[in-house]
Amino acid sequence: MSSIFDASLLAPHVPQDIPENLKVRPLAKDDFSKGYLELLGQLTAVGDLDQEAFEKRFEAMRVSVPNYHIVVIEDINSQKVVGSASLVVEMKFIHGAGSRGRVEDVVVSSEMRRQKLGAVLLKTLVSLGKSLGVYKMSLECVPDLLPFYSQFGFKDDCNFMTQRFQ
Ligand SMILES: CC(=O)SCCNC(=O)CCNC(=O)[C@H](O)C(C)(C)COP(=O)(O)OP(=O)(O)OC[C@H]1O[C@@H](n2cnc3c(N)ncnc32)[C@H](O)[C@@H]1OP(=O)(O)O
Repeated sequence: MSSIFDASLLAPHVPQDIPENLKVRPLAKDDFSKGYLELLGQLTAVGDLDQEAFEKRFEAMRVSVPNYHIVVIEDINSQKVVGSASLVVEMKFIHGAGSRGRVEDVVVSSEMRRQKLGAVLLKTLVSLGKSLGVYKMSLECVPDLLPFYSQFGFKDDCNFMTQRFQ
């Protein structure tokens, strides 16, 4: 299968008012050749990942539970991935064996920013997360982005601690 998760699961959650040249869909295996890793490189260091390593990781994510709901926006004209965001669903014993949603790796290509593509990605993930029944969704971001995420229902309600090994 070439999609990281079932596209029919996504369809009802994608806003209708997006430009015709843009397609919102799950990450696909051939997005390696559509600039996906270069796009992620605008978010953080990606490292030296060749096509084989990309496809190996893609396959591991695709078959794993919880699922990696990686949503991308493709510009059909240029055949480039111009936006991406992930909803990772983490299973718990707490909350009645509930699941928590984590929003990760939100990025829009630099030349496409401030055109509401980030908003499309966040609206899609929040709607998808609700439909999957997560009891909460969370994300980590720099203070400058609090106004961006607050538009989609997120509230700044706790401290975030981290320890880096690489
Ligand atoms: C959980 C995480 O992944 S955190 C990491 C977030 N990603 C990054 O920092 C990577 C670099 N940045 C980006 O890729 C983009 O700037 C994003 C994803 C943060 C925003 O994407 P965009 O497509 O530009 O946002 P979009 O156009 O949908 O913005 C909608 C509104 O959000 C607000 N907004 C957007 N970006 C910002 C920002 N950087 N700071 C404050 N408010 C913002 C504005 O109100 C904007 O509306 P306006 O342009 O009419 O003022």
